[in-house]
Amino acid sequence: MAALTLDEYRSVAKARLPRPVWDFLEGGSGTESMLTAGREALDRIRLRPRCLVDVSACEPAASLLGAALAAPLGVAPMAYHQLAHPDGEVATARAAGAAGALLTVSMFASRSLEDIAAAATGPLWLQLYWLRRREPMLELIRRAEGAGYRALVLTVDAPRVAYRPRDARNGFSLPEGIRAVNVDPSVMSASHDGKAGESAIARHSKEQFDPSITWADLEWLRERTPLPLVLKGVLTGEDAELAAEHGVEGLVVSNHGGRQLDFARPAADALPEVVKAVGGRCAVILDGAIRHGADVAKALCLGADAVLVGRPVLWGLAHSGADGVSAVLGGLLDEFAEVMALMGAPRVADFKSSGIVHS
Ligand SMILES: Cc1cc2nc3c(=O)[nH]c(=O)nc-3n(C[C@H](O)[C@H](O)[C@H](O)COP(=O)(O)O)c2cc1C
Ligand SMILES: CC(C)CC(=O)C(=O)O
Repeated sequence: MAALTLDEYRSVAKARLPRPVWDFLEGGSGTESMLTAGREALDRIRLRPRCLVDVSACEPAASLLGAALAAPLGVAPMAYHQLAHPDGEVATARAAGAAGALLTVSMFASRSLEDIAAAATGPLWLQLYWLRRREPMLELIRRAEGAGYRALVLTVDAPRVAYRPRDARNGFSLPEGIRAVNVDPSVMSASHDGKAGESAIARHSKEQFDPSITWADLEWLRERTPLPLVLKGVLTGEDAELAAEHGVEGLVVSNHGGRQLDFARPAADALPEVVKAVGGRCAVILDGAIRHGADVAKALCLGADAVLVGRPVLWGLAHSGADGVSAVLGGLLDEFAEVMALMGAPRVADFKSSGIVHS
């Protein structure tokens, strides 16, 4: 087990980071109702262990869209890791690789796609928001292909960034020296100045994100890249069905860590109907409030192929850079391995719907 609990990493990160930065990393949208709802949904699910199973050789390894992982675990896309530590995404990539975890790099990464790839020893995916100006988006995709990124994750729950009261109050904007270095500077200009009552990030998204895209536009993207496509932010069976019909390779069932639609359903509650709708036609990944090895087991029992972890990675980064991220991911892996043994589930495929009960 890790030396420190995730709560301890969180406390150190909170004490260390400037208040507006902490608020940006930690905060949610609207009433922030979703910040607790995601955790509560997972807490309502309890495990049903089986006994007298040979667990002398548990095997947490998994594969996701062809990538071999030490466990069905990855890092969720998060913008601007340098807000947490000067090494930013390069440190995260080093640690994710060492842990055998997938790293999803945000379009708004603060280190270059190529530097991140050079530090990575594990699989990388690139997350995208659909910009009004498609050429800079395509340029990013071409660079990702060249640097060995293995899939694109199109975030579909953010036609614009939702109102986030903490960021608005703080007039949040990026500190000097931290930038979305992979995106054409002319696209990023509106992200520079915050003012009281308005976050620069929210304003930027209204100007630059394309809110008019529909399912029909996916074809346009498909024709321009051979990379597999994952949609992030799906919360209904209807959209899962459409995604499968459109041939996407994966879905991330997510409410964006409580940062987009306030009062949305927790992702864990939406997962079963998504799994049912896709019927194995594409990979299904869960994110939001994953904080324990047991949460990985619960997600698998609900039918997910893997989970992504968000904020705890930034807490580890703020605590001690790559070492902190390694400890956070390593702690989750160790916990998951223990849950496998105690659940009588020596292989990832042994987690079935009979392994959980809703309390
Ligand atoms: C600081 C921060 C930045 C984020 N940036 C992005 C992003 O650039 N793209 C994206 O699709 N999701 C982004 N997200 C959402 C995460 O990918 C993920 O859905 C969420 O954080 C998971 O919940 P968790 O933090 O409770 O683990 C961000 C989340 C946080 C906390
Ligand atoms: C820069 C933002 C658009 C990143 C994001 O998705 C978020 O903060 O949740």
